Amino acid sequence: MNEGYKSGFVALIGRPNVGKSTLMNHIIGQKVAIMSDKPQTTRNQIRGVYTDERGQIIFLDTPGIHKPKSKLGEYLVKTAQNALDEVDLVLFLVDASEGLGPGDRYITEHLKGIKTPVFLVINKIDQVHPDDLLPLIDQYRQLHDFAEFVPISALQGNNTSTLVRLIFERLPEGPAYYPADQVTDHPERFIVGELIREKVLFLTREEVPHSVAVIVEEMKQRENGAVYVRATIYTERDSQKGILIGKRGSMLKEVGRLAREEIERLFGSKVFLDLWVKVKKDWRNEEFLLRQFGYREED
Ligand SMILES: Nc1nc2c(ncn2[C@@H]2O[C@H](COP(=O)(O)OP(=O)(O)OP(=O)(O)O)[C@@H](O)[C@H]2O)c(=O)[nH]1
Repeated sequence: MNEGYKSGFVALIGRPNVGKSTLMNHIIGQKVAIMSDKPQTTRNQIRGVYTDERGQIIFLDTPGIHKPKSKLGEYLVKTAQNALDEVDLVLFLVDASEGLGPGDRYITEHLKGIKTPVFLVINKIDQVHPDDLLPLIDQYRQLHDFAEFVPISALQGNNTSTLVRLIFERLPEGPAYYPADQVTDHPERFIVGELIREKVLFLTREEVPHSVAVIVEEMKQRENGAVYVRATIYTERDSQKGILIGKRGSMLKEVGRLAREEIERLFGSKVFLDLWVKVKKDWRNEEFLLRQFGYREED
């Protein structure tokens, strides 16, 4: 470990539409904020990984902090709350143009029990008059003992580098959890893998579990400018492999089509996607794969 190198996990919370994805895209500079409409994507909470010479910040999504409508919802909120206690820092993103509403109040109630420092990140400051900012901060101050107040515009990039600096100040010394080349020189591999995984989850619904993993084995640009991507989807069971391939390969074809379209948008060039499905029993127990997938030991 380098002397002074910082690393840690930062949870990103906030009501829908406050600009979480925009902020991620701005900090990391890639389309990394991958959505899944499935609330239980707990294993895959990573929104993005930012690495520079100061260290590594792993941004996590905390789905489920919203008013629960069911028992399952309650459980998810509880899980989300526990998750907040396990990270190094929480960023609570709010929308300056909307002011303090019931949604934000609800979220701050869930911050009460946690010991993790929380930054109040006030986004969309490009939409409000500077004079309105201090009164707004004062309102939020009544609700929680925030560690910092950071006004930003994720869209225009105002003050986002200050935010990153403040985050590093709070992170402990630690190693790079993810290979630096995965997120700096070749961030695309990680993102492309996540895009494919997203399509698998989307199309197979409940039939293929979230434990499915995707490894991008090869990615290169051909002379005509098109990008060739070869990726393997690992499942845990033969039955899941069958579902993923589908009748005469129809499911895999559809996964490939949707993923390819998205990757083409990401790269702005034509993409050839070569998809394979393999069964890797208990891949979660195999250290070699874990390292490839970039998980920490305790996961
Ligand atoms: N004016 C302005 N608009 C912003 C800013 N940040 C985000 N937006 C806009 O707000 C809308 C929502 O942004 P997203 O980044 O998708 O919000 P989100 O929090 O990721 O939304 P969910 O993923 O649905 O929770 C988009 O139209 C953005 O362009 C900002 O700093 N200023």
